[in-house]
Amino acid sequence: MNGIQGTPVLPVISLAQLAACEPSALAQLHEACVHDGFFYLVDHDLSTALIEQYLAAAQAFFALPESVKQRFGHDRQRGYPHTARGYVGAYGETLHPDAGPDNKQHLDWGIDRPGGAPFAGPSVLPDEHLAPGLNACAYALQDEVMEHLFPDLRRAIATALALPPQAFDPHFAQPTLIQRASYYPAGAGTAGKHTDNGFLTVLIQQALPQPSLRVHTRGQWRDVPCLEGAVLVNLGDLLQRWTCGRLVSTAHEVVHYQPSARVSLAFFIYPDIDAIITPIGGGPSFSTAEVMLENFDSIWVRKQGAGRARQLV
Ligand SMILES: O=C(O)CCC(=O)C(=O)O
Ligand SMILES: [Fe+2]
Repeated sequence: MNGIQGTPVLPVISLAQLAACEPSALAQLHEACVHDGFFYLVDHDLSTALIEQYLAAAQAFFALPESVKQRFGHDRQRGYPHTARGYVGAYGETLHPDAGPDNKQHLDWGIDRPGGAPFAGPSVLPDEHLAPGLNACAYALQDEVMEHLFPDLRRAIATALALPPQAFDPHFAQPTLIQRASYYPAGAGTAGKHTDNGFLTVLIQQALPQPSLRVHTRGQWRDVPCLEGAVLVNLGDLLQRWTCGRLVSTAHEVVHYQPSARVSLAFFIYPDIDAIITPIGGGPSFSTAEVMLENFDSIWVRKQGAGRARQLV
């Protein structure tokens, strides 16, 4: 569970302390965002029972026959881009081109909104009969992350940067979300090295005896075990760009050789789809839509991997 001499491999930061503006927690967050780009978050108030139910419901979905799961594949989605929602089978996604297609499956939700904007759905997902409890858990945890955890964390990041707490808020009136359950088969699961592309990611790993997630921080690859009661947070390329590189998005990968399958739950959070962002510190403005469409084009059309995959050593 821990690194050398019991020291966690990544910083462990309390969201309750951040929300209370405790200077030591804010200093820890600043250090983690500048140097690690990846940290454990505790005291986050997410429901443990809900997480367990969501993991179990996702496992049951992935155990369905492939032909059933393919009914929710990209070619069945009606939103734009159609790759933003639904099921992808083994070897369907390539997060790093040199590593080849990933041996994992995934199912993506989002925040569906009318109007036809990019990444706004609608989602074609398995119903209650096929996947009992799955959507109810997914959307209930989505609410907890998007209504509570993320706003508190976003304001803490602004505060840690010596900005007003609400500095990022105008661009998060209607945040954009890719919400993913991933399934890695026993003994052979992979996700190629990449960076996440958004503002930040909240990642929940199924508790297993050995780590499968590896993160490149402070010059070396580290195994990242589950820490009881903690979720992981990693910063994305969009936030790195927003802060002119002051905060770092961090490379990571999954190498899953354990004897049982592994499920993880991720929330890839982006600003409003129409946000035009001016980097703090200067430089040309950019939009959420252009960042996301470029990343999806790289993954699904050009097959060049996710985030800054091509630049990683
Ligand atoms: O499954 C995991 O632990 C991480 C997956 C990941 O990095 C991703 O899907 O972006
Ligand atoms: Fe990732």
